[in-house]
Amino acid sequence: MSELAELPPNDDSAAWKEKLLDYYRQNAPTKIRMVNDAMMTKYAGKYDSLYGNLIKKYGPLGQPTAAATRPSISAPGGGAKKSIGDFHSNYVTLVTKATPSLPPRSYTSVVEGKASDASNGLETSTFTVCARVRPLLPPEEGQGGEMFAAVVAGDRVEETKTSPYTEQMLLCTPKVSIMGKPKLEESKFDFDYVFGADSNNEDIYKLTCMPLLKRALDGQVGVVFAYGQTGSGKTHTMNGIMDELIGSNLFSNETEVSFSFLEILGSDIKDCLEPADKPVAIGEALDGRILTRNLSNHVCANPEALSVLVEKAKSMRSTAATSRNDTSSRSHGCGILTIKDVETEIEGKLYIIDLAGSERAADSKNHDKVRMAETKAINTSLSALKECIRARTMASQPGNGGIHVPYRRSKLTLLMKDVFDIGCTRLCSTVVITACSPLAMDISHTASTLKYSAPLRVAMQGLAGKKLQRDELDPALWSADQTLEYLKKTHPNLPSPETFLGSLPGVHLCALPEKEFYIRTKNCGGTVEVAKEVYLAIWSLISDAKTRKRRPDGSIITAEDEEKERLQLIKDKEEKARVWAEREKHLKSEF
Ligand SMILES: Nc1ncnc2c1ncn2[C@@H]1O[C@H](COP(=O)(O)OP(=O)(O)OP(=O)(O)O)[C@@H](O)[C@H]1O
Repeated sequence: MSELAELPPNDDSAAWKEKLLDYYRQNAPTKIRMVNDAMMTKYAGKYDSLYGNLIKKYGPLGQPTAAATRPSISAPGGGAKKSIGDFHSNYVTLVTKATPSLPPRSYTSVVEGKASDASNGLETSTFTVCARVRPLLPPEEGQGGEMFAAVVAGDRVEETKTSPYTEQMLLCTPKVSIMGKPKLEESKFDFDYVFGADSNNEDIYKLTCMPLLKRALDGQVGVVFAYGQTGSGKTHTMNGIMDELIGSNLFSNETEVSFSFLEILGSDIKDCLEPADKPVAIGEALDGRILTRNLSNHVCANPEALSVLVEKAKSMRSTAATSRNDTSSRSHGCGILTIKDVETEIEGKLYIIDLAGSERAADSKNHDKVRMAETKAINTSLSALKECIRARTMASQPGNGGIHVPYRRSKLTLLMKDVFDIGCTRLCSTVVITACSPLAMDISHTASTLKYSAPLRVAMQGLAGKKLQRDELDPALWSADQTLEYLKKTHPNLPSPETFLGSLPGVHLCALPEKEFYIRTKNCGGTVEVAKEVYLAIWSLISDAKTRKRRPDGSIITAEDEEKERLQLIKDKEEKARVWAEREKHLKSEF
């Protein structure tokens, strides 16, 4: 109690830095380099809560707990594993040799490329799956043992059979041969983009988030989220993306930009920009729209106003000390940037989601009851998210449109309904960034994180090589002439379909943002109502094409086929009933 009474005021960052340095010096000297500018910024205004977390983890000042005095590099398992630490410098050399030197990328637009590939119809919700490995941090450098980088950016493969580009994350698992020599066991995981330890937030923003922002500016939906082990760099990446976003070309006279930030802790949802007594509620309206209650939405007139909000959101995130990260985010943080077209009132959205870190059972074994329940809630919602991505990517494949995507299972996935709902009437692009620790001591956790996330990308390529019957009713597969014919026949209220369409083929028409339908309709003398009618009609055809039933061989089951099957079933049933009635008659006559 007396110790807490002596604490400096929360707004005195310099005094707090001294206090924290002194605390780490006495209680956790090997981690003293964690007291840096990033920590001071992250905890601005709430240093006392950080201090409380540290006391829980490392004990009162001057009385370090076992967790604090335990060497930071443990060699789990003992035996053979212990000897890995003995070969530290050999492994560093081996990993350096295994690391390819990579030229600058000759391609830039994987996110956009995925969204415009229509070989099997327009993909309305696309996933670009990336991985980023963080560098060794100052407290980890020079520590010896298993504290060396064993996860690096691997080769880049251009134009494989299933994808134009593939980048690999290379895991170099240290082993000791039976002769007692150090060796590496290499495993590779394929991604759309892999960002190595030397990558910076600006590059990541340009390749992954800028195309999503374009989507949001067009009235569509973009989502970027970071997933991975605690301490692997998710918050660093997502905060970096938000900082880059502030400096981007967001503001104009034609748009109104607003920002909200919420955090999800288990079933509790909190507004980080205007904390209130009432919790935030997320629900679904009767027409399927997602509604939030008690969530403040702040209109920002310029980058400075957005910057103030982003800084506030960062400092309001709930954090706690985990065994791997003294400033771990223990909630899913979700920034929602809404960009409204002032004229048409169409809103595009960009979600920036920093997921709470996953922890292995071994890492969470020292948690108290509350922290244990929190870890369980985090893992439950992360697995709901994984399941939704898996189901949605499978549902993308022709013939699988009926697959159930359980997005109502968690508040996080409900909030992201547009991404998962196959009936959503606008294009969505999602970028998953899998954050990895580079450390050899984390290699098994990193492997399981990558083992999960890498196949999310492969799932989308599952159609490669499979021959499908072409769906003539899918507007994304129509030529320009077919599209024009459809417009003339089905939308007589559209004054000049030729002017409206130009010479766009179906896929380009389907990919047009809603406001472009308004502009084109206006240009050919039509009304807003007609624009809306055409837009919804096209999206209803897209959605029908996505949910069209197919046989396992890829052929389409038409409505007539279904009717024929239904009549045949009725006939078979009647025939069975007749046979049974006859048998019964026969039996009765025998007894
Ligand atoms: N690419 C990077 N370059 C430099 N430092 C980094 C990088 N990535 C992460 N860090 C540093 O590593 C530490 C842990 O990162 P961060 O808090 O982002 O992890 P996290 O995955 O969000 O963890 P948690 O899930 O526990 O919140 C921080 O001190 C952060 O500044």
